[in-house]
Amino acid sequence: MTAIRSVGVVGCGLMGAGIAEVCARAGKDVVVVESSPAAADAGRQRLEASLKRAESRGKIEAAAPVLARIQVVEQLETLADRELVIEAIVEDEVAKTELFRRLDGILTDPEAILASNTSSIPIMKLGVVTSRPEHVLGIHFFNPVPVLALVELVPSLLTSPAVTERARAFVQDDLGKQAIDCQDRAGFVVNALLIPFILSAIRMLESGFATAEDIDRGLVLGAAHPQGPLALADLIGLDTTKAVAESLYEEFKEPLYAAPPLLARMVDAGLLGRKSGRGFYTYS
Ligand SMILES: CC(=O)CC(=O)SCCNC(=O)CCNC(=O)[C@H](O)C(C)(C)COP(=O)(O)OP(=O)(O)OC[C@H]1O[C@@H](n2cnc3c(N)ncnc32)[C@H](O)[C@@H]1OP(=O)(O)O
Repeated sequence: MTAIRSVGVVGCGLMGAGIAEVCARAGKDVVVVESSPAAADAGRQRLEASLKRAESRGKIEAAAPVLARIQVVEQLETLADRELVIEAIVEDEVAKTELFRRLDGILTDPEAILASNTSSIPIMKLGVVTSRPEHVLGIHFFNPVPVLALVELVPSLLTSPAVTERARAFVQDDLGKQAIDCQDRAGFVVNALLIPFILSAIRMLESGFATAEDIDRGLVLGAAHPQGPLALADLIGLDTTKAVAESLYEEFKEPLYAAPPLLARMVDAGLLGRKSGRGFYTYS
């Protein structure tokens, strides 16, 4: 099995930047693609801020050599020579299938792996729009990517077992993460459990049953969660939380996955959590 040295990441938002960072910290040569000059600049700043923080906390010796291994560009074609490309764009099936179709035409290495960091969109839907579904799988990281150890590995029915094993070696041996194996069902393991939990907390708040602070304090102090479900929704992003809930609802048609009106209205209002400065809490 050939080790993966060159990685492409599409999207440099919360997840894409985190994925690019952990790959570069593991010594990989990383190219990140963003859709506009403004988004590329924001992505570079995100990467710099995170790596400076890691440096100041003594997690890495120096940020500069890690940053030097990451190139942020705007042309998808720059990914042509990559051995692994990880997609981390918006959680939208149409956008992701269109991207996979384009990437399929761009990657030149017949053994290149095309991975998605989707939380909830079936991998099969992405695999079948390419000419190489056996090289397509889900590699799902958790936010904050540099901190959380888990990666969900999600082969579709058409993914070659050798490709899954190459991806496993990459995330475990190279990135130092721990992988769990998941079936190709919306939400995989973690979000199928976590999202209904967060939605229940939002319904509890919406019904006036308890305040946001008390709901979160309850779970932190009473169940030893690192943060409560509403603070966690703010961290994930309320738009992403809603998008994942919609994919789960679409797949299973279970009421527990239906996004509550409060979540929908907050997203309509642009209250997206930490990334927009306000969600269930306000951030300076
Ligand atoms: C929707 C999806 O598909 C997938 C998802 O991502 S679901 C979301 C999964 N994520 C979670 O469940 C997160 C749960 N929350 C946590 O783990 C913690 O609350 C947290 C790590 C976010 C913050 O932890 P905290 O103890 O409150 O804050 P803090 O003391 O600042 O951070 C703890 C450590 O994490 C690091 N850290 C926190 N946020 C970080 C970030 N964004 N980037 C890098 N490092 C970070 C800190 O540097 C610190 O490290 P040290 O202790 O080694 O110095």
